[in-house]
Amino acid sequence: MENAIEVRGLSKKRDGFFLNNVNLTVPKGYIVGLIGENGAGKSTTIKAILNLIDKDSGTIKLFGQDYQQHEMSIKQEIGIVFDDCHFPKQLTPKDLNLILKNIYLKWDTHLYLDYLNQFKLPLNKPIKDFSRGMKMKLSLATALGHRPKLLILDEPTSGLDPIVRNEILDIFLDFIQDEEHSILISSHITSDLEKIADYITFIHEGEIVFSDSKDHLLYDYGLIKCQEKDFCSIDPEDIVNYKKHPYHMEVLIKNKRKLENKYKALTMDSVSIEDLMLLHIGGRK
Ligand SMILES: Nc1ncnc2c1ncn2[C@@H]1O[C@H](COP(=O)(O)OP(=O)(O)OP(=O)(O)O)[C@@H](O)[C@H]1O
Repeated sequence: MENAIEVRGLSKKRDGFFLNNVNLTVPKGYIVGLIGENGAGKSTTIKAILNLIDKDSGTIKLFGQDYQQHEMSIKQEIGIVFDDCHFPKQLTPKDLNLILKNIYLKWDTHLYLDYLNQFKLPLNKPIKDFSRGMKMKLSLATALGHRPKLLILDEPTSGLDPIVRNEILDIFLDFIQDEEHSILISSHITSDLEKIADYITFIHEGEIVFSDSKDHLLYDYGLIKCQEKDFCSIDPEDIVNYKKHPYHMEVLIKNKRKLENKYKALTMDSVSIEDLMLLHIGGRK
């Protein structure tokens, strides 16, 4: 399988923070969700991939090529959205069209105007008068206007209401219909990623905790809610992590199908990506 992004052994030291030996793969044709709490290293990873900050070590390949060596040509193939609109605020969407068509070889004014129309964005209004949702949609229209093969999105739906978020998620799903297209998206909103991502990579304190297909994660992990006396009957080897609540225990386990037979007296629930994240980092094991 060809990879749109391949990060190997990426490390970067910042003040009091260490991004440690991060491996991350975005296979062509798929959406990879990067999750993690505040300060986990999601933006640092994305910025290092885009060569916006220097890395200490590691290799970064986009479409099989070393990014640093082929930055100019690879940039033509990627659309980038950060959690804020970084264009000068006095510019209008119309001004951006004039600027971006001189930057991107494949810039498609018709396509860009179609997106503006689809997103109901005014052509002649300065960005400073846009709401947060409008700015995010404008960033997306500019990211898509040059027909990229890869979208790299850092918190693109943060601060947006559920209706706008859903509209934007639909655009991502639409984009990925072309099997040549891929998306790397970081988000705190695990439910968004649960809707659209094929793979989930979870980063915590600068290290990857797990990276797997979403369906496999949701199928393989399970959650046992039980009393303390039942908790004692679970083999510690079978426990990934657990949390103690005032009146019950929450126990995260792996190999759910196998353990369902082993612990027939206990009820095993399915997990959400949020459960996985909270129990991996907030548990007591
Ligand atoms: N310019 C910088 N200089 C020094 N340290 C930085 C800089 N930017 C970020 N950091 C540190 O790097 C660490 C990781 O931050 P990063 O922005 O990658 O996290 P994140 O997972 O994207 O968090 P969030 O979800 O809050 O955006 C944090 O400890 C942060 O303080």
